[in-house]
Amino acid sequence: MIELHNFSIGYESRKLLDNVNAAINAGSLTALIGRNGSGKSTLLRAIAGLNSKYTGNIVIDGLDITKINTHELAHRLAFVNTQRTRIANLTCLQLVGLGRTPYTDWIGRLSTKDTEAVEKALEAVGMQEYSRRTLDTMSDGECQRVMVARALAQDTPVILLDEPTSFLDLPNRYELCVLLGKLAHELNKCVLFSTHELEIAMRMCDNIVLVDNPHLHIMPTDEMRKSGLIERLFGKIVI
Ligand SMILES: Nc1ncnc2c1ncn2[C@@H]1O[C@H](COP(=O)(O)OP(=O)(O)OP(=O)(O)O)[C@@H](O)[C@H]1O
Repeated sequence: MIELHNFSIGYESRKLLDNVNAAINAGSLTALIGRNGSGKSTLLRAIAGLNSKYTGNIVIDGLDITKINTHELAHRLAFVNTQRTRIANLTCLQLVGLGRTPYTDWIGRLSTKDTEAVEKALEAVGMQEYSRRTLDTMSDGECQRVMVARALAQDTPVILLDEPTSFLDLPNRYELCVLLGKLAHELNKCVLFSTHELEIAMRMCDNIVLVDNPHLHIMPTDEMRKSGLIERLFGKIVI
């Protein structure tokens, strides 16, 4: 699980979150929502150990992330960001194989178990046919699914995803959320993803984390629906 203790973050000009205390549980699929520029990516990057300009504590599975090294963190947490990955000559198989880095020897040789994990991850996102394709020959949506496969191959108890559905068409968005839900419910993972798709968040997630600067509200989805907070931030919408 992810815990935030007395957590504050922002940039010189603006405090985004102030003195937040929150817990995001294992075994649940949680959507992170909020208006543009509210700080969703900033929060995810901090939890992933990529932005240390915060005060307070971030605790993953009982350990403060500042007390563990990047190798140990990579065993606990996988992060999928929205940046386009278009490395020429890198195949899907190689990219997803990078997810196994925390488990391989110093030259990154994949064992049979690693190769199986890579193949299983590609299959889970429906990209097994693309394993030999290079990323520069693929669409944004295809690349995004392969990036999710890399996180699956990493096989961590916590998975963070920054707008993982942004390049996907409607069926693929739902399919990805179903997959993330399965990972949370069947493998007891803590899955947190940011999204602007309120409908998907409200229909498919167990919990919602809402950035309401400088506060962070965390509630089961039903409770959030009834709270009136979403209407207050986003206006009257049907979800
Ligand atoms: N490196 C930075 N330096 C200064 N300000 C920044 C920096 N990165 C982001 N910001 C600002 O911090 C705020 C939060 O940005 P962030 O990208 O975390 O928001 P977000 O909720 O993910 O936005 P969106 O929904 O538009 O993707 C924004 O106002 C942004 O302009």
